[in-house]
Amino acid sequence: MGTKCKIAVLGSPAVGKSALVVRFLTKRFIWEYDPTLEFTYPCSCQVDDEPVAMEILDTAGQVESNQTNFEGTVRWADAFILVFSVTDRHTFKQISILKNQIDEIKRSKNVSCVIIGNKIDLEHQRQVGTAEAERMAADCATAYFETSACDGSPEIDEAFHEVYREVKRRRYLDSRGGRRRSSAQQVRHVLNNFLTKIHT
Ligand SMILES: Nc1nc2c(ncn2[C@@H]2O[C@H](COP(=O)(O)OP(=O)(O)OP(=O)(O)O)[C@@H](O)[C@H]2O)c(=O)[nH]1
Repeated sequence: MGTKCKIAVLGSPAVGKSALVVRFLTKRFIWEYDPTLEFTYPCSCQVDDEPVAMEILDTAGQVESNQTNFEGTVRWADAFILVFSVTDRHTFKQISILKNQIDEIKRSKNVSCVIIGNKIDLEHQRQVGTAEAERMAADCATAYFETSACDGSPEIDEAFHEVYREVKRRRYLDSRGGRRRSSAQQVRHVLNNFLTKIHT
């Protein structure tokens, strides 16, 4: 069965979200999709020899324009893959806006997230350089991957695996935070008992 992890793939229309999800799931490239469709795919995979049960939500491109739907998607997901096309600067600019919206809805700056610059096979149409994208990803404190869903670069698997590792790291830190809180509560409890005994 494996550890569960819900991943939402977000980004502007036509950046290749569906193509990346399909490539990750089937290792194949399919040229055309219905842009209005939104699917959740179950997927069992191994990340660092650990079985993981992923649920991957491939959002329709206009999801951000439907605020209720968008908020529901963000609340649902444990992690996010934010996709832009290196051939379209406008889609790149949307990424930091999207990241801020996610942080606001999750009320956290520690959201598990990776960024993908897709369509690197169209090098002659490139509008966003690697260094510039890496700087933006560093500002968002996320890993950055460049991919071609068309050519099937190994970075596609790596991006899905890395976002799961992020989830795992955050869950570990949260559980340690939880334990710290409970041991602080224990100390308070012992102290209260002690003080009660002194005063009686
Ligand atoms: N050359 C090239 N074309 C790609 C790549 N990825 C996707 N495409 C093409 O780009 C177009 C959009 O791809 P989709 O996967 O439908 O993009 P999307 O982001 O899911 O689009 P929406 O569902 O509208 O949000 C399709 O014609 C794909 O064949 C890529 O890596 N390289």
